[in-house]
Amino acid sequence: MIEFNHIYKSFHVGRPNEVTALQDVNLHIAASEFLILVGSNGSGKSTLLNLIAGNVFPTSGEIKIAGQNVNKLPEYKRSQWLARVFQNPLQGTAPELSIVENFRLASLRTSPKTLKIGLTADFKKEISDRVAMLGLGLENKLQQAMGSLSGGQRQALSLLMAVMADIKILLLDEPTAALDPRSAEIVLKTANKLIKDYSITAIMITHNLKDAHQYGSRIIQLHNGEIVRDIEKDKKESLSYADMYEWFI
Ligand SMILES: Nc1ncnc2c1ncn2[C@@H]1O[C@H](COP(=O)(O)OP(=O)(O)OP(=O)(O)O)[C@@H](O)[C@H]1O
Repeated sequence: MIEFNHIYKSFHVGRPNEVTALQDVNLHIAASEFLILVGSNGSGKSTLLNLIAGNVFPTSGEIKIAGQNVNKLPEYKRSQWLARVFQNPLQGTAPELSIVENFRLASLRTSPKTLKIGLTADFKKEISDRVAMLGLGLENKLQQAMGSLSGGQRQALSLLMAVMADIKILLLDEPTAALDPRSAEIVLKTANKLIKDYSITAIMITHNLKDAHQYGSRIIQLHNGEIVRDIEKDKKESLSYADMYEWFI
């Protein structure tokens, strides 16, 4: 689904402050894989996600998505099949609009420009049914402003909006870093369920090793811009939390 072939990414090339964020990264991520990305600060995790999202381009090497070379494909074109959920629950939703209006905006984002999606009874019913499946009781608050919800509730809805827009790739950039433990758990359980139910290829950056241990089908550790560990499903299942902690010592 996603292929990195000999990817290098440097910033400020040729200047005294040149920095190499990724070097010779080779990575194949299969469709429906849920990849967890760990690594110390500055190891290149966000750069890897940014390269997939298309808001930075590789210095050299080739990135393919679904077999197509996307080296130069701009971010707005990728947003038809890719969504990203950020640390800050305020990012990516319109706080002054209601929950249902936010879902309408999200549907418009990936629909053909000519298609008008109104707030019809059918649309509201569909949103209500899907929101009910989150199990957070938010289906009774669809007219409430997004900004009045808790960070965890908003992140869970952001995830649902992303997957309902028929995306193929979901990028989770420390989605629970700003949340309390209970809300973080709700959001990750929601993400896990949606990724499975909608067969999405997902990549999540986390600094939380418990979450890295509990979620995902594969785990990769970056260090100084290189992949230093790549642990597939079977081995990941037998990995202990203590083993992972050792990686950072
Ligand atoms: N837009 C940019 N301009 C210049 N340097 C950058 C840019 N983006 C990233 N870098 C540099 O590339 C390196 C890798 O950064 P990156 O943000 O990918 O690391 P990270 O693993 O996500 O770190 P963190 O865990 O702190 O978020 C760092 O040295 C960083 O300063």
